[in-house]
Amino acid sequence: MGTVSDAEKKPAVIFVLGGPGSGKGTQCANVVEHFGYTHLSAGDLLRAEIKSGSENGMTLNLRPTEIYDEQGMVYTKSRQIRKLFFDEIGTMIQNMIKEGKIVPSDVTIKLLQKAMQESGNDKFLIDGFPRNEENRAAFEAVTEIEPAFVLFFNCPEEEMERRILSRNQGREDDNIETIRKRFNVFLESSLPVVEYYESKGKVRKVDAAKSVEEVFEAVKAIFTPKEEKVAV
Ligand SMILES: Nc1ncnc2c1ncn2[C@@H]1O[C@H](COP(=O)(O)OP(=O)(O)O)[C@@H](O)[C@H]1O
Ligand SMILES: Nc1ccn([C@@H]2O[C@H](COP(=O)(O)OP(=O)(O)O)[C@@H](O)[C@H]2O)c(=O)n1
Ligand SMILES: [Mg+2]
Repeated sequence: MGTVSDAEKKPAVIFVLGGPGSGKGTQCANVVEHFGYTHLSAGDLLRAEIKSGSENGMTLNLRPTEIYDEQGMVYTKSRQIRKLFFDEIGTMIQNMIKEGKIVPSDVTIKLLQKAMQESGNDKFLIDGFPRNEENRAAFEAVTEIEPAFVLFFNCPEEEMERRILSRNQGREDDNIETIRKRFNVFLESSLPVVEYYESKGKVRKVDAAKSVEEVFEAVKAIFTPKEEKVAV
């Protein structure tokens, strides 16, 4: 009695935040290789959802009873999705990404939960999420998971812009017009989330303007358990 079974144990979650182009995805790949985490990029999951939506209808299961009741999209002031047809969700995600806007957390959290369940792992790097207060509060309310810490990549805007413009991944939002919008969203909506976790002492900040190798040295130090750092 009173013990928590493995099935009930909450997974370990690290939020990986930083401006667009700060190197979140690059460093997450390194952490996966060295520390056995599963990397979940909210942006990648949303982009995959756009693709699957256009191929076989929507794979998300958003409140099906409401979806079949009425037609079209209805947003409340809090921007939660109330009613949306399956194939409209992909289009909505696509439009929002093109504008650099944050997709309502209903969608993103469902994608994250599904990916967590399917991974079979119990430790996750959640990259690019939470990107605003709505993301943060909804994730906490829905999953009851508190991040172990927040890994924050601090990088000057000019450097992030240079990196995005030479990223060459064919992303529709990697153009100068959308980049400017994303920077604004980052400053106005995402940095306050970092400040929230800073006030709880949970932010591990890394200078992300250095080379990939140098940044990973700093990241490694954060992930290496303290006892292993002591010379023997
Ligand atoms: N430390 C670094 N120095 C130079 N270029 C980098 C560095 N880290 C990542 N990059 C490159 O910058 C671009 C953006 O990196 P990415 O990991 O996709 O960032 P994010 O996920 O934060 O947008 C990629 O082309 C990547 O190869
Ligand atoms: N939590 C999130 C993460 C990304 N996104 C959307 O996906 C876009 C790309 O996110 P990303 O994390 O792949 O971008 P980068 O920071 O890696 O450049 C964002 O600009 C948002 O439009 C979102 O709506 N909500
Ligand atoms: Mg990324």
